[in-house]
Amino acid sequence: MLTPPPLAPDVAHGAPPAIDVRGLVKKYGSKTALRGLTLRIEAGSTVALIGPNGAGKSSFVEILMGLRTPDAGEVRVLGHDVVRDPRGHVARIGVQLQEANLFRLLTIREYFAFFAKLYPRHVDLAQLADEFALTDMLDTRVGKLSGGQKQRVSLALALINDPELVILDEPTVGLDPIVRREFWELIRTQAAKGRTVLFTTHYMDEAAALANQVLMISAGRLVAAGSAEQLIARAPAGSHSLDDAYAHFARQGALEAA
Ligand SMILES: Nc1ncnc2c1ncn2[C@@H]1O[C@H](COP(=O)(O)OP(=O)(O)OP(=O)(O)O)[C@@H](O)[C@H]1O
Repeated sequence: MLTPPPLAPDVAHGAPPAIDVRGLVKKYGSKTALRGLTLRIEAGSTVALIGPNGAGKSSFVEILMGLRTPDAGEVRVLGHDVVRDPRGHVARIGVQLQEANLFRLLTIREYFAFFAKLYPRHVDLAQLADEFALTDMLDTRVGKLSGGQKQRVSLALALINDPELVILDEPTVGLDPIVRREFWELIRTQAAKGRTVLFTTHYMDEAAALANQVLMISAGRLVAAGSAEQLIARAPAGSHSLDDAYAHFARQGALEAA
């Protein structure tokens, strides 16, 4: 198993949590997507949010982003009360939504300029292009890019405001194994800069390789939290991988919810 990076120094010094959620409930009509979710994410950590389809991961991250209103519970992101003021923290977070739904006709340069204007401050755009190996294609329309290049653009856009917290929703879906690993390096670089990174994934190798904390949600509840090694150790004997541990906790979560 690849070893994830150690926690950033801030964590060791007891900085306030990047995300603090208590008793979070989200309903869609008669369907309850989140059932009293309680969790805490330390500043400077890289966290994988895993769980079966329909577990509530997207509902949770959309509440963190201020895009959905919870029915009950407390949500603090970077110390900001998101329930009381859903948009007051957006200049401090970066978001990469699923499968980079970018408008095909804009060039990367136009995208950068557009996103930069949305924020009170932004990073140096030439440096950003350089960091993501996009300098040579700044005038290329996004519709002409490969899947991996599009994902690099969408991650770069998520970082344009120099965010303290980056939220990535299934960032490597559809990427080939080599491009996926290159993308992991870009994520690791962000973590090394001290940013808190929260990503959802269905790939257990990705969670194990990148995250120093893995949070597993099943049927709207937190069913497991810890490092990949801790989750594997907590699963029954014979579990040797995060895939095995995932299967165990998913079964347990489904039983508890029934
Ligand atoms: N807008 C909506 N209206 C009605 N039900 C919804 C809505 N959004 C989500 N749900 C339901 O809430 C539950 C949680 O969905 P959510 O998308 O948060 O799960 P998820 O863990 O992100 O799933 P996936 O891994 O498939 O993306 C599911 O049962 C889903 O059908």
